[in-house]
Amino acid sequence: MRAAVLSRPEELAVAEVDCPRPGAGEVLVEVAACGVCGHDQADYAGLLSLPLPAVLGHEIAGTVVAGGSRFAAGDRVAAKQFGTCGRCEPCGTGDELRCPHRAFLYGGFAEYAVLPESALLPVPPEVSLPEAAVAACAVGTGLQALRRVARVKPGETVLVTGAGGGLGLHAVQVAAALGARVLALTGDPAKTEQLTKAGAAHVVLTGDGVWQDILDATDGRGADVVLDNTGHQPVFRQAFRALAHAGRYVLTGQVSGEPIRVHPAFVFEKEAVITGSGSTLMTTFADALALVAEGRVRPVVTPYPLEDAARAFTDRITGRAVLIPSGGQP
Ligand SMILES: NC(=O)c1ccc[n+]([C@@H]2O[C@H](COP(=O)([O-])OP(=O)(O)OC[C@H]3O[C@@H](n4cnc5c(N)ncnc54)[C@H](O)[C@@H]3O)[C@@H](O)[C@H]2O)c1
Ligand SMILES: [Zn+2]
Ligand SMILES: [Zn+2]
Repeated sequence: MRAAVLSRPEELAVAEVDCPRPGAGEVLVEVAACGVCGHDQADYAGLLSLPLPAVLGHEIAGTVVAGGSRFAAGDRVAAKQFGTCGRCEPCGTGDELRCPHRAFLYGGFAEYAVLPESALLPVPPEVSLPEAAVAACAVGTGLQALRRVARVKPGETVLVTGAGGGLGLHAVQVAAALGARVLALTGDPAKTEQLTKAGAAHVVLTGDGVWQDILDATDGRGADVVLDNTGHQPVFRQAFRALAHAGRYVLTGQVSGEPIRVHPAFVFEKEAVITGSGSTLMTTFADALALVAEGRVRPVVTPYPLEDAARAFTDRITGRAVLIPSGGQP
């Protein structure tokens, strides 16, 4: 089969490789679409010490070809970012982020992928496979961060950073669907229209006066919740300053791979909660797919054939790039 193989950091090319074979609890899926995530970009840049060569890609949707006890050949399925054992206490109580056997998915940048059934959900007929591919990670990460971790209430103000990216643009839609008033922070003025269409009441452009712009847009109160998809110091400094008293600051991103710093006095004087949210529970994934099926979240995906995988990493698109291994349009 054909796969986009990362042989060295920033060296990605299509090659013929052996088609993987499913083991117990796994299925072989013909990949229809695979999202190119910020996590893949960190691997692409060599920031996460992934052993190479490797086939990246965990935002996978496609059609089951073989194997499996829960899914049959021909089923349309989408995956969340990791498989689990299904037998431990956390798995049994729907808190499978704590499963000790949790294993992150790879292999989506290929014509076929072996996927654990524990990571899969059936795709509703009204959802296309490229949309389903991004439901768990690009949509679900924001849903889980805002609903489970930040516990956003209708009417609260949510500031989304990295708002034009794959996580950000979908988090803007999710926050709006949860009834929040959404402020979107982006470095690119060209993304303003799409962010407004996604539900942002106010688009704030990156710069020195960001915190003041946010205070101005919130009658001086600041944002009740910041969803920081960048985890990048200059963004953090501005967005944290614009956090409301006793606000919740949720970190989901790490675009530069560098630590962030904060003066403790700023945290305690503000009574701020700084927290994080990683990955997606199956229950969140199901709700994210339902939001897409109901048209309350509309995935913004740009298709690339497998041959153009490297370009999907370097183009600065709004929303999510998805690789289409068959080369066709979704
Ligand atoms: N918490 C999780 O479960 C989870 C899930 C997926 C991705 N991530 C992480 O979240 C981050 C964003 O992922 P994504 O898929 O949205 O990536 P993306 O590339 O689609 O979007 C990143 C956004 O951040 C902006 N950005 C990049 N570098 C920046 C910088 N130095 N300063 C300000 N803005 C910058 C980009 O312009 C873009 O809008 C990545 O670090 C990724 O590893 C976390
Ligand atoms: Zn992802
Ligand atoms: Zn488990």
